[in-house]
Amino acid sequence: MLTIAMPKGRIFDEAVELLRRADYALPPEFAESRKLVIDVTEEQMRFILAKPMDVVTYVEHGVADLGIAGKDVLMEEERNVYELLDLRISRCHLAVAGLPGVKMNEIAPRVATKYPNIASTYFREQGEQVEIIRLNGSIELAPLIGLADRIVDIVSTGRTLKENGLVELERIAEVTSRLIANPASYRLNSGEIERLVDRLAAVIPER
Ligand SMILES: Nc1ncnc2c1ncn2[C@@H]1O[C@H](COP(=O)(O)OP(=O)(O)OP(=O)(O)O)[C@@H](O)[C@H]1O
Ligand SMILES: O=P(O)(O)OC[C@H]1O[C@H](OP(=O)(O)OP(=O)(O)O)[C@H](O)[C@@H]1O
Repeated sequence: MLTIAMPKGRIFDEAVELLRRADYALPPEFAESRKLVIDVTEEQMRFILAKPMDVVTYVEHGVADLGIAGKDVLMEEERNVYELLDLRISRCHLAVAGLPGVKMNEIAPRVATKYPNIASTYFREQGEQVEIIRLNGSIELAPLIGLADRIVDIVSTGRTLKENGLVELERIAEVTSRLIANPASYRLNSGEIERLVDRLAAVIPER
């Protein structure tokens, strides 16, 4: 039996749809359930439902063989997991944004983000020394109330930036969800995992 860590929230529905397209018989109540461990015995699969940022932790520790995680999460924390497949779902990108026409403060430039490692690496590579302020959400608020000059955040439709009068300034990276594996589980269950990879690869959306 394979244990798969699924991210609750945005990615979940698209991931479930992909698994169903690959002909995995997930029960109809799968998406509505409040259960956090769901066994699908006919498919020899166990699903655990976790916060998107925690999926990698379950996989790294080997309590899940496989997981589905956004590339943003994988970029933010270097973890000992294999990235097996780009599922091409939950597409968005990471960007630097700010108020139009507002320059970075030259003496004390500040960047607010949920992704401190991605942001600090990015600005270091640009040769800019900035203070990173970590927030957990509503990142777009930071430039509006003077907490930071810039934000590093996910942009999907661009609606949140627009409605808050912010503009995208630089694009950092494209983001889609990936199938990840625990290295030891992969070696132990390579046949079973490769079969799942092949079935998913056959149904992932076109670029
Ligand atoms: N518009 C978007 N905003 C945020 N994440 C998105 C968006 N579109 C796709 N994603 C993907 O979905 C993942 C986040 O999912 P979701 O928004 O459900 O969780 P979250 O709210 O960020 O997590 P948490 O519950 O820990 O705060 C990201 O890691 C990213 O890969
Ligand atoms: O470009 P858009 O389609 O508007 O999507 C981007 C927004 O969605 C995410 O926030 P989320 O809704 O997860 O809320 P949060 O601020 O609590 O993280 C992200 O952090 C952006 O704020």
